[in-house]
Amino acid sequence: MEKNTITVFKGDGIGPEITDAVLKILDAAGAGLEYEIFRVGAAEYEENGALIPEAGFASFEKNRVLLKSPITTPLGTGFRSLNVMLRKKYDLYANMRPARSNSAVKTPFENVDIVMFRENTEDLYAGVETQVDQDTAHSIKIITRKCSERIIRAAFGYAQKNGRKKVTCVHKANIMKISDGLFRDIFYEVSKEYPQVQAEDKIVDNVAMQLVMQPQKFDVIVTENLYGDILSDLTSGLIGGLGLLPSSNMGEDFAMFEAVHGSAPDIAGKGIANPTAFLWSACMMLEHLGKQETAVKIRRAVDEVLRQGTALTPDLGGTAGTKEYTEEIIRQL
Ligand SMILES: NC(=O)C1=CN([C@@H]2O[C@H](COP(=O)(O)OP(=O)(O)OC[C@H]3O[C@@H](n4cnc5c(N)ncnc54)[C@H](O)[C@@H]3O)[C@@H](O)[C@H]2O)C=CC1
Ligand SMILES: O=C(O)CCC(=O)C(=O)O
Ligand SMILES: [Mg+2]
Repeated sequence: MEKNTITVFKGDGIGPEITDAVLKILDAAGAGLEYEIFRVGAAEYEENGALIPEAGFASFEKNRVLLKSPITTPLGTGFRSLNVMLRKKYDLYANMRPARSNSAVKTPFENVDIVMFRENTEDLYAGVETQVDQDTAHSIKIITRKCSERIIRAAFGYAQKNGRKKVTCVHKANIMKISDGLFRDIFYEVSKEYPQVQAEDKIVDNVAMQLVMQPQKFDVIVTENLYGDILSDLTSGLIGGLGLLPSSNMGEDFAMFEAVHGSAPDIAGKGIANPTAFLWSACMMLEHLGKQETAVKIRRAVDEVLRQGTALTPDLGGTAGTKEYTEEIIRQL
């Protein structure tokens, strides 16, 4: 099997724990990967004066594939999100977040299969903010034709390639008539290139309700950065929680794979984090690298462990730790 070298960022909170688990599983599955591993975030800054070491950037620029565990972002003050910075710096414009029910994980919702495409480089998420005076702050929402077209094309392209029937554009064009209006207009323009895929649009608050009433009505969703952020945490709740929702961040030249969840400070260091979302993100990475068979092998092992239900982490109702769960997956491999 071809050897690939990938860059790995270890991150904060549960980041290092789930990274260790995932790399162990990748090795046990014979993924044929070599790793260039970097610690990133506040701890790295305190010790070496950089949030991400220069060598980490250089490694990603060489390898073009980054497996990144969550990084903490300070609230209200401090440095800007490194996650957002990486997406912008490397123009990783297409954030795909697929939420699929697993029959072994019982939730109030069955047969959910929603693939969300979130624009990843602009919108309010760009963080263009001004303190006008002590009691007034402005934040600018940026929506451009270029960035809207490419994410909408990514969503329709995915739908067409994967035999999906419908793409729903999620917006708030009734209120933000100019910015969200532009996104919606471009959606219908681009949709004409994909006549075999149904195109519809819905307003975001209505979508939040419909997602928890009838999630099965949704197929592929394309949306702006902030709505996609919020709604993808929601879709994780439909399938069993953040421990189960992977993602890819794709650009033309670079690809970054991470879980949807954050650094989970409330459970960090307790050894109980669920590594599945990050593992499935690694499976998306394997597919990107042309290692489909290994991805299938790992997914099968995870399915079997979930089905047996004897070594589940607490977020899935079990009492196992990250290590036991990881070992069980390796045993299944
Ligand atoms: N891409 C990234 O690196 C992201 C980073 N963040 C950052 O993470 C930090 C914490 O954010 P929160 O709002 O607490 O969201 P979070 O996603 O870290 O945690 C939300 C809840 O889900 C649980 N959870 C998350 N992942 C889990 C896992 N793998 N296994 C078991 N339980 C899990 C946590 O324990 C917590 O109760 C913040 O600084 C935030 O900015 C948040 C989201 C994404
Ligand atoms: O960068 C962060 O700290 C938060 C990002 C986030 O919530 C996301 O991308 O889903
Ligand atoms: Mg988020």
